Amino acid sequence: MLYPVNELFETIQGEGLYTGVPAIFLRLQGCPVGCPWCDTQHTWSKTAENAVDFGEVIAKTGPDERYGELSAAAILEQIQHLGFTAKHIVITGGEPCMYDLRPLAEVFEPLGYQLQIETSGTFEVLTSDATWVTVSPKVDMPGGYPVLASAMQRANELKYPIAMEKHIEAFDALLAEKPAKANAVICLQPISQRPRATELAIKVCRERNWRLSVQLHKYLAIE
Ligand SMILES: C[S@@+](CC[C@H](N)C(=O)[O-])C[C@H]1O[C@@H](n2cnc3c(N)ncnc32)[C@H](O)[C@@H]1O
Ligand SMILES: Nc1nc2[nH]cc(C(=O)O)c2c(=O)[nH]1
Ligand code: SF4
Ligand SMILES: [Mg+2]
Repeated sequence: MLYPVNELFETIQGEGLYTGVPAIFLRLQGCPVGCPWCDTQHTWSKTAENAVDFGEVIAKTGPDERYGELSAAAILEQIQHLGFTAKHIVITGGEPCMYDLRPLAEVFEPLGYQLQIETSGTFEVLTSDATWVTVSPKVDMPGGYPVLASAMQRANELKYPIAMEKHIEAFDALLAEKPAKANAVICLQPISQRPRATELAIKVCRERNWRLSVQLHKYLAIE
């Protein structure tokens, strides 16, 4: 299994329950979902022309569509070669669940790494039981969501992006129709640091005892 790696870097997790935790980010290329406010649009298109040597991926100075194809073992080698010391690995994208992530868990978990997946819940989640799965549900996208119900059940954490009151209503409707696990952590994430979105998220989190996820890395201007 080869994974299309758009980025591999070490930083601080800026979102969700694990905010503040040093983490290695593995960003996979490809996403068909098309959220209009997506902050990683350079990961959407996966074309053969953009497949490059991994050296080019590591030398990137800004976001672009190039990716290198690496096996789980080769990703481990790169992480060791780069000298990353974090033991938490966030697999994101793009949409990482377009790919079978179990070979990554097989390589990394025996070495003591905690895996976390950031997914939209639009593809079946194929990973180990020990993986922390963060589902950021996408409900307004065309095409239906045949696997969203099972993703909601698998989610250790739900992280819902919001900007307006109608998004809270949509999230309530989703939770009623496709329930989450009883102990799932629920976070609201303001879209693009918009002040009104942040104000609304703070208000609703206080009312509901949900967590606020502000994309700390954007305030800190780090990766
Ligand atoms: C870029 S996505 C990649 C993983 C996966 N495709 C997903 O949507 O969960 C990572 C996280 O960023 C969130 N996100 C993307 N663009 C955002 C924005 N402009 N403001 C707030 N959150 C955003 C997504 O909802 C998701 O929780
Ligand atoms: N620091 C940092 N934290 C993040 N948490 C989720 C991210 C993502 O793009 O999925 C992300 C990211 O891009 N950077
Ligand atoms: S599902 Fe994730 S990567 Fe895909 S467009 Fe939406 S936010 Fe971006
Ligand atoms: Mg990001």
